[in-house]
Amino acid sequence: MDRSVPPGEIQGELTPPCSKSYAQRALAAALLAEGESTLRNIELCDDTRSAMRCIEALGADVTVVDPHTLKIRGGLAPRGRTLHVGESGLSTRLFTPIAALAGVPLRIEGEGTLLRRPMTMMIAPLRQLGVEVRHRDGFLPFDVCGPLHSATVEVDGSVSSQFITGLLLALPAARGEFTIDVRRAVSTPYIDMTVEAAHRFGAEILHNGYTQFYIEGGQRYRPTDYSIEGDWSAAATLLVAGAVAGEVTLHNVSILSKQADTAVCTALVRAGAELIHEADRITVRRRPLRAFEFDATQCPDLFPPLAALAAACEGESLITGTSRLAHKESDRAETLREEYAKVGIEIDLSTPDVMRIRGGAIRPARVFSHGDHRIAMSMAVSALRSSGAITIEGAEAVAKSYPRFFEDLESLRVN
Ligand SMILES: O=C(O)C1=C[C@@H](OP(=O)(O)O)[C@@H](O)[C@H](O)C1
Ligand SMILES: C=C(OP(=O)(O)O)C(=O)O
Repeated sequence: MDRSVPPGEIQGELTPPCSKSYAQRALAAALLAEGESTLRNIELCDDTRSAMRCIEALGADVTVVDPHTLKIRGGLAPRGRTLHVGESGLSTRLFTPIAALAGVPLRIEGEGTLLRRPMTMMIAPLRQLGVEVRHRDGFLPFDVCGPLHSATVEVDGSVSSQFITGLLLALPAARGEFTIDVRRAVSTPYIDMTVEAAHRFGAEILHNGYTQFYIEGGQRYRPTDYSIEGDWSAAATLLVAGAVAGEVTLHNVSILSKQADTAVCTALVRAGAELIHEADRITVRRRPLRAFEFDATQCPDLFPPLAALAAACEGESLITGTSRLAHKESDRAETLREEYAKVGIEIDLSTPDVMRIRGGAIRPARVFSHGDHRIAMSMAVSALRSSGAITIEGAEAVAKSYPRFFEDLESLRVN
């Protein structure tokens, strides 16, 4: 689907959708908790729908109470032999170890961009835990058959934190004692989110600076009444839109959240935007923007919105951590370079791990999302600053995390 976004000013207030990262963790924990949990402030996107399908396939009963509330009766008792994880990297790496808890053969199947994303990091640790694993050269589909046995496992954390999240949520419900030695943990705030979500459902995880985790098995997840936080990744995009094209106030996002993408506030302040934080709302106002430097290694989902911010700044911004981008929905550093070139913004990737973006005039063009929601949203924000409309091909990709994104952005338009 094409979506044409004209330039213009924005001003207004919005509530971003719930964090899909927390929603997927909460769905998994509610599956593992025997009894009825309530999830509030949930708003479905493709990735949370995938997680919901997975927990139903694994035995949970999900009742939609109203559009923002789910009741979940937990209990692991697989109903079929296949989990469909859609395009969600997190659902894949989260529900594979949980599937292995069940002790029956289960297949994990995905689609679209996910079929090109590496899953190799799961193979050796799962085998060390006694799981039978079959796979297609390290890519989906995966066939697993548990159960999980006591072990000390080594995990390569350098590509993604998501499989660590999967182990951390699965192992408290397994029998035995577990130590996970992690080499080169990345995206560590996402690990904090996992530990926090598990704790809310009554499971405890100990760790020592993300290098060694200790988990006692046989813990009982407790049914919980859990309200899902607003999403800082969506908030980051909307705040950048406000900083480059007017003013935006967001509700239900707390700066005290453990979400990785709260770090967007640092980048906005460095770029010269005005940021006002009051209780659970935050306002950003456009000011003259200057080039900024920022390390996004631990918050890789900020690259696309920060590219839109840098394109609107005077001078050359420098964002480090591009090595984290190769295995997202697209090779995001390369995709940003290719698509921003079409609108007249040069992105230089010649220095390893660094993205240099020279701000300047943005011109109308036809660009492509590469099936990547964050690329589509980044280009839409830059369109606000363009001298004419930018047409985004593959704009439907936003449904992965933020289905109402374009409607929300349009609702802020003042001219
Ligand atoms: O655990 C999570 O919810 C996520 C972790 C991050 O992935 P990596 O750990 O692969 O960087 C992030 O990019 C992704 O959007 C969501
Ligand atoms: C990378 C992302 O998600 P996932 O890895 O869960 O597919 C994302 O939402 O940007």
